[in-house]
Amino acid sequence: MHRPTASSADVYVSSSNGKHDASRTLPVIGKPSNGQINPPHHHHRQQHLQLQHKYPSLTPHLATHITIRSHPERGRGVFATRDLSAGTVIDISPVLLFPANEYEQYGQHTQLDSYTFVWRRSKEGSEMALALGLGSLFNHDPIAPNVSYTLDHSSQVIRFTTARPAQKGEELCISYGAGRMWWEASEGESSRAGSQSELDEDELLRLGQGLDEDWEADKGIATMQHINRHGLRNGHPVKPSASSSDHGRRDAALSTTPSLASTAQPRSAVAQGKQPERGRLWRLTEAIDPESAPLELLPAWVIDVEPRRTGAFVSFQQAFKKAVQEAGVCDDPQLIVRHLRTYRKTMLSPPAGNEVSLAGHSRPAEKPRPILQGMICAQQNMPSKEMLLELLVRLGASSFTVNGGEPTPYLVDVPADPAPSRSRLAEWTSYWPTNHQSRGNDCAGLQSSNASVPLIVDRMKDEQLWTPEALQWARSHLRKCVDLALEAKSKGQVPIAARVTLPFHLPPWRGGGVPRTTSSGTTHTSNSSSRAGEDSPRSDGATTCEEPQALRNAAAAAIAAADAAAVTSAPIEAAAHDTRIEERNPLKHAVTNVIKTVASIRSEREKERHKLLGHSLADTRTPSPTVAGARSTQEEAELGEEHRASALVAAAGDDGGGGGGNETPARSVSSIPARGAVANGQDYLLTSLALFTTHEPCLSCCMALIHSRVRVLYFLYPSPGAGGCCGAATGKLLGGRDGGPYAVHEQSGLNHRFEVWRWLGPLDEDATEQDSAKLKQELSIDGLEP
Ligand SMILES: C[S@@+](CC[C@H](N)C(=O)[O-])C[C@H]1O[C@@H](n2cnc3c(N)ncnc32)[C@H](O)[C@@H]1O
Repeated sequence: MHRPTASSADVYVSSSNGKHDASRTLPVIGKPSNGQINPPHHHHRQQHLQLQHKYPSLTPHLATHITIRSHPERGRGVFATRDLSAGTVIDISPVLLFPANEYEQYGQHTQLDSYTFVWRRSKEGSEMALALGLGSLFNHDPIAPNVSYTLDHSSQVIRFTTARPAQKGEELCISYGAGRMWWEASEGESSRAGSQSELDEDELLRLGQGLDEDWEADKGIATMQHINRHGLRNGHPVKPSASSSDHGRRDAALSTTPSLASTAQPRSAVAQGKQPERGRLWRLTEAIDPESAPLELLPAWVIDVEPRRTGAFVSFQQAFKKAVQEAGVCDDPQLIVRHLRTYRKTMLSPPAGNEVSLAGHSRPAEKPRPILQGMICAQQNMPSKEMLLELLVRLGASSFTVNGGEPTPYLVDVPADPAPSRSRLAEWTSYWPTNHQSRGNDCAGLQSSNASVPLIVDRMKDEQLWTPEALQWARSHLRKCVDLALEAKSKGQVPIAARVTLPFHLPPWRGGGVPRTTSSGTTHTSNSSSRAGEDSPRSDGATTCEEPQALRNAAAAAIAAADAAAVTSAPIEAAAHDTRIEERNPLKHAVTNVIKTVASIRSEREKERHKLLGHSLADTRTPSPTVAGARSTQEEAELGEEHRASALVAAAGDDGGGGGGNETPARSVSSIPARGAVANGQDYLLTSLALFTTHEPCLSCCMALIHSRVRVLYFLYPSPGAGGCCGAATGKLLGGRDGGPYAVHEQSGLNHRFEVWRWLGPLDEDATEQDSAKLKQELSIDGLEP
């Protein structure tokens, strides 16, 4: 267990041995507005000056029961000089407040960064604070801190009291929050995550419940559960609750642009202080990453409940639900707080006063008293406090209020969603005891077409996916698109281009040799081609998904079969640019043009193959369904190939070259009679292929991509107002806010989904910002549908 111990802490040691330099390197958590990452700051490479000095052994300015000592690992800390009982006031620290922008501009680049935290969040922005007194000297204990603290906003102090008895010599620690801390190296993460997951849920809940907060809105006293640095809890952004207005919680999604650089950086790179790749790809998806998903808060009404009258409170909840339904306020007031436990046990500190024990002037401190808070409902389900009070009185709240007194509901910030993973439960529970999402849907990437299940991505895996080779591959395809778009521009065309190729990241059963069961029941190991540099990053995600199993199996089987079919055929490479001006046809976009080019290539290949085999295409256009059931697997495969031929001919149009016909290729293909392999999606034009394009495709191109069953799309520039992949209208897609309004690739109800990745940063490795701006200007399609 990673816990400071009394014995190790009793030694006075200077920490200037250099050993700690690496672990104290501060993370580069820049919030630049230009989308660039801040360069590493000078001080990040320096050892903390403060930590190089042993603290003087005499601390006459302190109360007699505490002292300050230096610890080899943690630097200075606060220690007990005698046994202390629970509730002993250790310090009441005044705070120095300053605005968030001052922190962002200056503070975070200095050694004060390790001492700064968010004091208060409001609609106007965060206020930051630096604790004076002993407040900045408490070290962090991630498991069982023996000191809890309360922020008193009205008197601008933090009150530190022992949360349980502490022994003489014991270090007095607080909790800064769960998860990896900024001074911890990434290897530490796994070991600590491991130790945390050994705790059972009850223990985690106890940690969340017992050690921290009380909250008394009416007195203006709020508790800071754990010190947060610059709005990050455990390195994850915390979304402040929406204002007390009843709507818009979801609308207050992360502002991803231009702050994409700060919110969307892969956590590992940022936390390690590493300069992330200047150019990289970001998956556009609504799916959440359990490890970096922001903790979103919402205000909820709670009330103090007499501990022996919890039964009466439950009865009240039922009556309350009925009453609000009848009043037409909402259908189910408990619905959006369903992931929260009904009660929270917490300690209510005595009002701020002058009871701190100073040397020689000690007097007994008033002890915090335990209270039980009951969850009533989210504020958005009961915006009116008057109405709530009226209902509480009418429904006999005095049967459960403390000592049968007047009901006094108040607001607290609670997690808006369940904890995304067990490892982050303590973080959520520090606000209110919360359930966590089952890990059943833990997929890397999009594997489910079931829209009701929140999909999960692993951004860390995404980051690992993009090895330098993979990035180089993507960069080179995008560069070719750019060159073609510039060529189009020089010919007076709209500067948009697209390319189709095989994806770099083949699914695991193609490159990784994962055993799979064939339709005939035999198990084999795929030995088809794998690419240099491929690391099969999705192997575990693709196989750990548990729900809904039948759907996943069916989808995985279809994709596997489709991929296998595609990989056995020669790789397809095609490119096209926009021709709407030249052809005087507003639908001749680069994406539709390149789909048509693929149709043409496939058609030619099939014709050639059939010529060699001596087959007549005409004979295979409408195979008899009656004999299908009796065919062997090999015959089925043959038929599938024949069917593919008919599809491709239809797709390419009757001119044989794919250039004619009014029907779009994609429509032609999908209109082929669905049976056998065709019904499984094997024979669509872009099955298993990747498409690169300079610009986020428009809605109609996205639909064509769905029809074509494209596997993955990469684009360079968003298309504000017109694109089909950024989902800007809902703001739910992290990283897509400045693009088009729709997210067609994740649209529920459609029979195909595809991955979409957006290139961030400059395209060329050595490009300056001016180069990038110039290129963007060159390829500007402002006012045009992409
Ligand atoms: C608020 S200061 C605490 C006082 C600090 N030890 C000092 O001497 O100034 C936070 C810093 O203390 C160190 N620290 C706190 N808790 C620690 C722990 N459990 N392990 C290692 N270092 C810790 C880290 O360097 C961190 O940046």
